[in-house]
Amino acid sequence: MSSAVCVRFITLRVVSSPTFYLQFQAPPLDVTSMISGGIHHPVLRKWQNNGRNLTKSMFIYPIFLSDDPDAEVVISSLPGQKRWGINKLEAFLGPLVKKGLKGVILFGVPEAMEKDPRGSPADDESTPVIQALKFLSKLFPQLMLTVDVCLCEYTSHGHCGILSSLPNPGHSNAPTVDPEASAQRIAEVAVAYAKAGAHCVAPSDMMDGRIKAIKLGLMHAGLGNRCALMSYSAKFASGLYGPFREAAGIPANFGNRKCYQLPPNARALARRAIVRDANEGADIIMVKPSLPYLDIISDCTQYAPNHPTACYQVSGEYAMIVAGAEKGIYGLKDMAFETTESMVRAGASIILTYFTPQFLDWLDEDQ
Ligand SMILES: NCc1[nH]cc(CCC(=O)O)c1CC(=O)O
Ligand SMILES: [Zn+2]
Ligand SMILES: [Zn+2]
Repeated sequence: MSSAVCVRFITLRVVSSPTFYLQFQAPPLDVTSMISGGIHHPVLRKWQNNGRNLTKSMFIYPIFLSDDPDAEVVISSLPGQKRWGINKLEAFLGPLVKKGLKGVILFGVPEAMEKDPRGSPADDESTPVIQALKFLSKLFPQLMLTVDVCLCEYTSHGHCGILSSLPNPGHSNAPTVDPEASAQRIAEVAVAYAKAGAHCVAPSDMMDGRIKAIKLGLMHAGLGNRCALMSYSAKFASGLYGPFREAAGIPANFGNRKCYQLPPNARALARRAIVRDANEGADIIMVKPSLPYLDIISDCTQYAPNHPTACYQVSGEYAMIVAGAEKGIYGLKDMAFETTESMVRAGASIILTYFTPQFLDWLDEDQ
């Protein structure tokens, strides 16, 4: 017996009240108050994840492809990321595939090709993503090839669709698009990518009706059962795409995208977009950006419960995390885990992130 208990015992004897004595002898312990017993060992901590661990196959790595076949160009706004030419892809991706890379998403960045209002370079036979799809599907047959489908890397005006010819008074900086012409054009581009070997097409344009147009296009081309459709369903007009726009060579003076991307506080509208795209034939629903939109990720599990939920940790989220780590605010690996685990907790089972190469190492280490 410790001396403290003895002292208390003696004191109680002196007071000599039987009820007081009993209270101390058998205090009303709340057993539910003690939870740290379940997390004192690293393995115990893993067991607290509700069966939802980060795994290598959850990660999709975004890759920027130049039309210069020998390019290996540093993207200054996106630390550690480069624009790659087709001749560099084998040396770049080979080691990652060996480490367990399961999926990439390709973005074309034509630098020499001539852009026009309908985004003609998007599905030109020589366009970098078509060239890369043909090459990569032979080189790494197990690697899941997703392609971002959008017109903004290919249009002269830098917008994601075909612009409306109708005037838009008072909204000169937020042009409207022609939804039907845009959906048709985007479907045409998506089918071209599927024909070139894409296992999944991921339209990021946010044009109304494009999911149905793409699904029908794939089916008419006989590719409906060979190409998945991942919809950027809840894509918000975010300040976090800045580094991407430099990476993808979007003209700086193109105005904003508020007339087709969702307003950040529009939760109900996001739910409508999720339900709509699920009903139009999407196979996977995506939320973008991720960290400020965890509630929307969670909504996907409720409003499209029969579809996997993906989320995109976008360029600005990545750059912010890297910058904070460089400032010593936190450790890079810790914050990469904390943010992506929050996405998994909210309901995501697929994560698009520029941290993918690091995760292939980190997931092999003791965390
Ligand atoms: N439609 C283009 C597109 N596809 C993916 C991203 C963002 C990716 C990132 O920021 O990492 C964007 C940017 C945008 O809409 O401005
Ligand atoms: Zn776009
Ligand atoms: Zn408007």
